[in-house]
Amino acid sequence: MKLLILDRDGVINYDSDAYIKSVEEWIPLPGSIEAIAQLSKAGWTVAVATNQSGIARGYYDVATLDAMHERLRTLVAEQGGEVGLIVYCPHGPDEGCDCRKPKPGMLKTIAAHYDVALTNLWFVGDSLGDLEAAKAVDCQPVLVKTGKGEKTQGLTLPVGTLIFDDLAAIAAELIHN
Ligand SMILES: O=P(O)(O)OC[C@@H](O)[C@H]1O[C@@H](OP(=O)(O)O)[C@@H](O)[C@@H](O)[C@@H]1O
Ligand SMILES: [Mg+2]
Ligand SMILES: [Zn+2]
Repeated sequence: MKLLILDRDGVINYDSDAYIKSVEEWIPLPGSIEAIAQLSKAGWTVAVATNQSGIARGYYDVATLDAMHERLRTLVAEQGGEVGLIVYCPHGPDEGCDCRKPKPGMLKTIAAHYDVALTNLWFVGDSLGDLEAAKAVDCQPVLVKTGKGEKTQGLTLPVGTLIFDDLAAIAAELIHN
């Protein structure tokens, strides 16, 4: 199956150093909803793996996070597509969980859910931790320049990292090649 895994903040929607704390603050990046819908209509399953330490920090609750994801699903459905499994890590950086990126726990969860191998599966992110999580399980790390991506590009990236301007460019690449 054609499975693509996306980071959320900075890839699908605008990110903020103050966290995305409400549905009102959750604003899609230009072309991201259309890109997910086009991929979905082209036979791709689009899943999401997102760190949400704002839960552990008390900035917002699970109901609010679910409302953001319902918004994402609604917007993509309005374009004729659908969003697959959304997995999030609600933990803080000091809790030692297995799911917080750069650990690959969420990627493993998604691959197991769809019963597909992780090897060379594209994982698209804007932060170094996203790329490291991908590399840890032999996924293909893909950096977008949206969100924190421009800054991340200046760091030492995992060998073989692919770089695209945004999610729309990734959709064009995957659909037309
Ligand atoms: O990019 P994804 O994984 O979808 O989500 C990132 C968010 O959970 C937040 O992650 C935080 O990092 P810390 O969790 O505080 O280290 C900060 O980078 C925030 O700016 C950001 O909004
Ligand atoms: Mg991100
Ligand atoms: Zn976690």
